[in-house]
Amino acid sequence: MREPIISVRELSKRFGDFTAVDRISFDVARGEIFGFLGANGAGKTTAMRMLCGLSYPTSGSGTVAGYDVMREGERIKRRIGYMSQRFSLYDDLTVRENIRLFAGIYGLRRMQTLRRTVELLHRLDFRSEADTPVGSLPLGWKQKLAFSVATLHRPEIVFLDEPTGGVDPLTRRQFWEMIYETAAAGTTVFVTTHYMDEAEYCSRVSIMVDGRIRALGTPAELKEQYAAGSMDEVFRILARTAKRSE
Ligand SMILES: Nc1ncnc2c1ncn2[C@@H]1O[C@H](COP(=O)(O)OP(=O)(O)OP(=O)(O)O)[C@@H](O)[C@H]1O
Repeated sequence: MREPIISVRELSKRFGDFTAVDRISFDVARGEIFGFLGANGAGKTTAMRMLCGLSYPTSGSGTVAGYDVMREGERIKRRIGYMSQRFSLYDDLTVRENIRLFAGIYGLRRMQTLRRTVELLHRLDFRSEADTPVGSLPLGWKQKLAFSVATLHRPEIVFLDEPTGGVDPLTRRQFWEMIYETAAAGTTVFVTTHYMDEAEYCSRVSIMVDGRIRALGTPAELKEQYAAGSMDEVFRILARTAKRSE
């Protein structure tokens, strides 16, 4: 693998005597779309928050975008984009106001902000919604906007935590087209999902069970390894062994 953009070894997170993430190790190459799968409660969000510099690991080591996950969380935060499950958009601000707000947080200059706002409204076909409060947009539109805002500063990596939950397959497909475009433009995409059809769209996939990474490879490799016809089947074979349930 070329110089990985994410590289972690034996990374763990404990809450009291409960080990939410248990010694995970993997690398992600630049430009990959890396699918991070696992049943509810497997530890995906906890692991992703450590990679984003939002929470410090209890033990282990690793780097994200060249910075140390144990010591340089603040620096990592500035180099990445993050779309959380609840996203970070403000419902009572308009689409345009939300874009401006995040452009400010990411430190974009005025001209850059204006240019990227026009570009984004055009790309999303949101020109007539620019002055609509985000709270009144359909969920799928909010997700696309949240993704665009998370990549407004052209980060090296974008982390997406279940970005397509609760929308129809067509909207999910459109969302994945945006993911492909972003990856083609050079941003590495790290994404968690519950939808196994989406796992098939990833360059590589890891599957977490009870805090540990139990499988890792391209969708084709995993299907072969588990003699399964689909990623859904691979997932079910592994999830059957889980002890944790939410
Ligand atoms: N701050 C915390 N304190 C104690 N336990 C926690 C904390 N955060 C998460 N956990 C526990 O760690 C485990 C993993 O949670 P996590 O949210 O990472 O799972 P997940 O795989 O992202 O699940 P989901 O798909 O439901 O988001 C769960 O059992 C959860 O209850």
